[in-house]
Amino acid sequence: MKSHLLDFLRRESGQRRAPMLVAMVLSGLAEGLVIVLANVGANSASEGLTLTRSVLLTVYLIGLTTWVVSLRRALKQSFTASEQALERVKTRLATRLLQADLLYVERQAASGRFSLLSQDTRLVADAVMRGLYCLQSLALFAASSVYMLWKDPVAFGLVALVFVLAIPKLMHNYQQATAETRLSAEREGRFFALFGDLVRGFKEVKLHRPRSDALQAELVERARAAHAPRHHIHRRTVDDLQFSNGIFYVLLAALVFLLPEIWSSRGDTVEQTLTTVLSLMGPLTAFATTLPMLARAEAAVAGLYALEAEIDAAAQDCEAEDDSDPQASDTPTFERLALQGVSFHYTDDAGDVTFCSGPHDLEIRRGELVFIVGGNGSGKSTLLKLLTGLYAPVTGELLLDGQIVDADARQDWRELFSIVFTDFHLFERLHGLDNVDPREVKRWLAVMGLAHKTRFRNGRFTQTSLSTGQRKRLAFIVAMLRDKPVCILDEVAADQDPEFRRRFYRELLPGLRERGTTVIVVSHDDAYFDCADRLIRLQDGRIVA
Ligand SMILES: Nc1ncnc2c1ncn2[C@@H]1O[C@H](COP(=O)(O)OP(=O)(O)OP(=O)(O)O)[C@@H](O)[C@H]1O
Repeated sequence: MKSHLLDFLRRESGQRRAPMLVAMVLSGLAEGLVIVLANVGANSASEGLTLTRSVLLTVYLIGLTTWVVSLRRALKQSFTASEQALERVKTRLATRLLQADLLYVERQAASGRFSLLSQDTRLVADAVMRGLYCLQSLALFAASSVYMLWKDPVAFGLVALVFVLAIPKLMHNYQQATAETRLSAEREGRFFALFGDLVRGFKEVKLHRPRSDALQAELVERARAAHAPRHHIHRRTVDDLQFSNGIFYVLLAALVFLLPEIWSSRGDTVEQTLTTVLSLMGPLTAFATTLPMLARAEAAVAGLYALEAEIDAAAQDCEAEDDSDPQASDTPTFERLALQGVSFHYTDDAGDVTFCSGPHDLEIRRGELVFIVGGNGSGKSTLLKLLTGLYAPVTGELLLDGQIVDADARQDWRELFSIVFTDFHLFERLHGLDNVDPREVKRWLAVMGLAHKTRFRNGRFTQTSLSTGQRKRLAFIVAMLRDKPVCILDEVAADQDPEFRRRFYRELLPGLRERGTTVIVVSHDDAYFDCADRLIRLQDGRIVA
């Protein structure tokens, strides 16, 4: 049976696995030795042992010390190893995600799958620790069994037989629990996606009772679907516990009541057998109670690796782009940017095309102020994602001063642009702008009418909980601070008051053009179309003028 959890430890924690496992097994064996020695000590008089009690006590203390030291070592190592392993996986996921293509990230963000990451990683960290305890329990179980084999081979044979018969059932249940946990986790992702919708759309939901009721019904349904497999898992866990406890006590009854009846000479050994068999009970219960958690962690690791494989696949297409030298792209320049026969399409889950953008033939000259206009859904934002190299064209080429931009030069191409999307995101810090001049930020805050609303301190804005229009102005400032040759503004004026809108079109945009920035603006404000050097009109994904 393939264990994703063991695979995970082997792959991610490298060298540390062997000493950790040895220490854990040693601690189990040492604990077994301690229990056996206590038994031997208790019965030494009746058994007429030649070993003195002081020798027994010495070995007992050595066993006890070994147990404490090795357990402590194993737990410390396991903690470090699992944290290191998770840190590696998280780092890898984040790094690869940064290389993945935008379309993949847009789809995953909508599915709510990323929200399970934190839950899954915590589960794995806890399970590694519990799994090692399980291993220790097995070692303790083995030590007690060896003692039993020595003292009472008949009892040992009976115990072994029962376990050989019981283990396939427990392992079968374990595999079922792993599969059901994965199913439950996937459904939980759907629940959290809708829950996220509820939080983001809370205002709308709160206003409208039928909508709130319908949403609640769907949330309840998704929660029920996510928890249905868990009910099975818990029922099976209870069954397993009762089964393992049940067979244990049936075994005990057989050893204490039945066998001495059938085999009269066994009457003398009953007491010792009872003590030894009872010492098996602790590790057995620990094992049975840990199995469900291990099953959940197995499923979590499988989920993490599946997500990583997907991100990897999404990043592979963009791999060549990362060969570009980040230093070389500090001050990119150009005279003409062009799209030649560039097209792109969105598909649905069945792979059917839902919207086609292009083919586009378009040229932007340095220093131009260009407006992209067109109705809702005509493909303006999609064109911008193609123009900025965020979507890879299905056909056609990007041209920089007449030269084709290969995949390995696409990151350099992207460095040409700073952009404010309609669905912009304001990050906590100005990442990558460590040397920004605070006076420049202050000047922009004043220009944008935000000086009394927020300040720039220690690389971040002191207040970002602003009105929609103000947040957009802040996003505009961040784009300006990036100081790129091309500035793209997607409906930035849409949420602004008339006075600011006038300043935006009549003063800010011409000001940018005067300082040499190429400006591309998506706009529905036809009253200001005269500000543009050129209009690009889109309809149904095609440039029509
Ligand atoms: N990530 C996406 N996945 C699938 N389809 C998309 C995606 N983004 C946009 N679309 C679809 O592509 C079409 C063009 O969308 P786009 O956002 O480019 O239009 P737009 O002209 O910018 O619209 P608006 O003026 O409303 O912002 C729409 O039909 C939209 O449903």
